[in-house]
Amino acid sequence: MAFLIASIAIVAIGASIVWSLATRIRNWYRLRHIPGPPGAGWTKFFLVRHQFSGKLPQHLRNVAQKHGPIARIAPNWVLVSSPPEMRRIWSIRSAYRRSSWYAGFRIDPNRDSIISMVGNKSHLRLRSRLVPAYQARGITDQEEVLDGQVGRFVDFLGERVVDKGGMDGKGRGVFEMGRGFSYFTQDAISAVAFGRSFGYLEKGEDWFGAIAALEGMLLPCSMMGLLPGLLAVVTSPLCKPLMPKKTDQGGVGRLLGVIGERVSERYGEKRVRNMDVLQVLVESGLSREEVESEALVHLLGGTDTTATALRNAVFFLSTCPKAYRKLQDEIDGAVGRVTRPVIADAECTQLRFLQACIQESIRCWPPLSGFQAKVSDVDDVICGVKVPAGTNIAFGFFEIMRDKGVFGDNAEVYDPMRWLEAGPEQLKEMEATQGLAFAAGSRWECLGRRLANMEMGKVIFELSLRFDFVMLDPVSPLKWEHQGFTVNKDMNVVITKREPKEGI
Ligand code: HEM
Repeated sequence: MAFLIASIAIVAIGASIVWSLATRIRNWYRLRHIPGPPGAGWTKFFLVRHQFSGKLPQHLRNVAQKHGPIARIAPNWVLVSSPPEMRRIWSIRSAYRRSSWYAGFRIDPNRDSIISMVGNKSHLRLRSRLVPAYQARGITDQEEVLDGQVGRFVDFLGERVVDKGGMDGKGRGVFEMGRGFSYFTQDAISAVAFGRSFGYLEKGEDWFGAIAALEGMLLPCSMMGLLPGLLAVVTSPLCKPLMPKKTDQGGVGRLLGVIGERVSERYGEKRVRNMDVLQVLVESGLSREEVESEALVHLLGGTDTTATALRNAVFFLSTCPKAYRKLQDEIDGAVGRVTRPVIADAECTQLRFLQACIQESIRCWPPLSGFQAKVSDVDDVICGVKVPAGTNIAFGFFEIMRDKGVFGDNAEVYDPMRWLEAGPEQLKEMEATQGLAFAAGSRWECLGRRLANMEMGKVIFELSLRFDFVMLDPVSPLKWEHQGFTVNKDMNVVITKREPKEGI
């Protein structure tokens, strides 16, 4: 009997080794004509190692520069860094859909949300339910709510400026702006979405511990997207007791608890009825569980993305005195004509240089720039190379956003002027390519783009009007870590009040 069991075990192990080898050889063979880093045809080691390091964009740029616009980065993965090809693959009529990489973003293991839904039809069905909430249909005072948070942020930074004559020796005047922008974006989204802000700016701290905890989850999520085996383990009943729960005292648990409470208020006999995003979701026909999931997506999708865009806008401006002066001139020139105490969105969109600064910093560093992998069920030809059905197509964000053919010979440089100087044809190309940072023109286009632009315009205007920002440590101005989203840390900034110009 023992002999029989041992024989079966040996045959089973042998068969699985043969099967695994055969699969590897088959996967290598399918894409053998596409060049890439050594070993990438056989294992995911290259991807996993660099994802783990948090510095993946640098490594993917190296790959694109060495191997060209299509490169193999793992057995079933290619990186595409050609703007026209990526626009075609992402276009609304393309046959591509999201790949299983998106499963890593299943916030609730029991159900998909808009950011993890893979099938094109099911995604479209859910998306059409969510559009009214993101377009703020029926919400009249969304901009007013946002203005309240912008005003609070200005006051918050006003308390942290360095007095004339230098720092006071107690650290006053130096502020970690990375955190500051997280507090602002979390407060802004919670106010707009749930009718009440979380109050981070008021307390001056991450008092849920949720921001740090959510940032800590980015690495496991991005790893699960790459390693389906890990995803299966984490989402198995075995790991269920380890998943954050609403009753937990840790950061994510408390955040889930607060969202759960806010959603509960909208149901039952004594229901609260606010005119906010949550209410539109509640009335959209989604189940209560779906409302809870989508409320969380709204919060997550809308905070570190916009915070990173804002951090980078301030950072890039601080590196480019010409742009900094030009922006402040435009802003100073607008005072007297624009709404006070917070500029109106419609007025912001008229300030061309302000808009150019925002576009340029998002181009130079797209805040959400993971693989965003797509697959097709039919073979395709990309950059003249045959790519078999089922191959993961990863987005070469950082190379595409620096494409000289689209953005000009100085594409490596932060230069907002390019958006004002380009001719109509080039501008069209630039906007279509840079728009991919929001998945513009695709079926997955960012639902929060309108709100994000509103936040960025208002914040950059109001901050640049009142303050000057200087990086405390020019040698190491900030730290960044990239796990699909970029998180900037240790962005220590010296904030000074600007001398008011005559007539302002
Ligand atoms: C600068 C800020 C932002 C950037 C760069 C950005 C970027 C993106 C990108 C690239 C996608 C496509 C993801 C994919 O399918 O692979 C996306 C989707 C999405 N974004 Fe944003 N986003 C920003 C702000 C926001 C805000 C403020 C919200 C919420 C209020 C938001 C909500 C969403 C949602 C719900 C989706 C999923 C859309 C769908 O699958 O149909 N985003 N965003």
